Amino acid sequence: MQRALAIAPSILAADFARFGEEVRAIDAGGADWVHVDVMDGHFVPNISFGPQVVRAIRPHTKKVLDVHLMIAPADPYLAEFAAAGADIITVHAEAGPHLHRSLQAIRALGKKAGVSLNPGTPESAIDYVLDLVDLVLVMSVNPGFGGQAFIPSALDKVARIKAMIGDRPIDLEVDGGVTADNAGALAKAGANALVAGSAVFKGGESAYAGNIAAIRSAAERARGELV
Ligand SMILES: O=C(CO)[C@H](O)[C@H](O)COP(=O)(O)O
Ligand SMILES: [Fe+2]
Repeated sequence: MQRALAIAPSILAADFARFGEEVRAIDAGGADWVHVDVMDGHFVPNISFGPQVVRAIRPHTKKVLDVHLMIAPADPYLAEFAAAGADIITVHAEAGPHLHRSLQAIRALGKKAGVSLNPGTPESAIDYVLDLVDLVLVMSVNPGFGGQAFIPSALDKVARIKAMIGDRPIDLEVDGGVTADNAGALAKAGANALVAGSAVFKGGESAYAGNIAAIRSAAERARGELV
């Protein structure tokens, strides 16, 4: 049984001065989840936004808020992101020495726990936490910026992690350089959640629904859900 497909536009590519409207536009355009990239200028070489932005966008959508924390340390901020309205909170395996504890803390807050791997991190980093995670996020760019080119080795990594997951109820998400052109290969490799920033927020608001639909139909075709 395949896990439900989720297209997750990243608001890192939205107009920051109009977050409310942008979130409503992708919601109306068919997004399944809203992906929120939190960057600290320390774990990654860029600063984006914090829990106040999660709190501010929460009333604009009932969709899943998929919060990707690119911060170190993450643990001191987990409760704040949970209270702000995050549904999934993902930490990086590279962000601290106590990944297991971070994942336990997210679940103790009643949220879904995600773990993310940078392109240079082997999948063995999550061998001993699979029973504590609801989502594995494979980075297909080095985190920190939107609009980068997809790193092809992520495809093999997705397939290997899919095999590791087996029949556990874990979403397998890919983030970075995802487009309608590679969505099919990613879905075939086992990814069921696809993050896309630039590929969704291109062409202005009237293009968002079509951009999301293009990624979705490429993935559905690869999953055998479209003929
Ligand atoms: O986590 C991220 C970057 O660190 C973003 O989610 C990602 O880059 C999405 O943007 P794009 O689809 O434009 O690559
Ligand atoms: Fe992200």
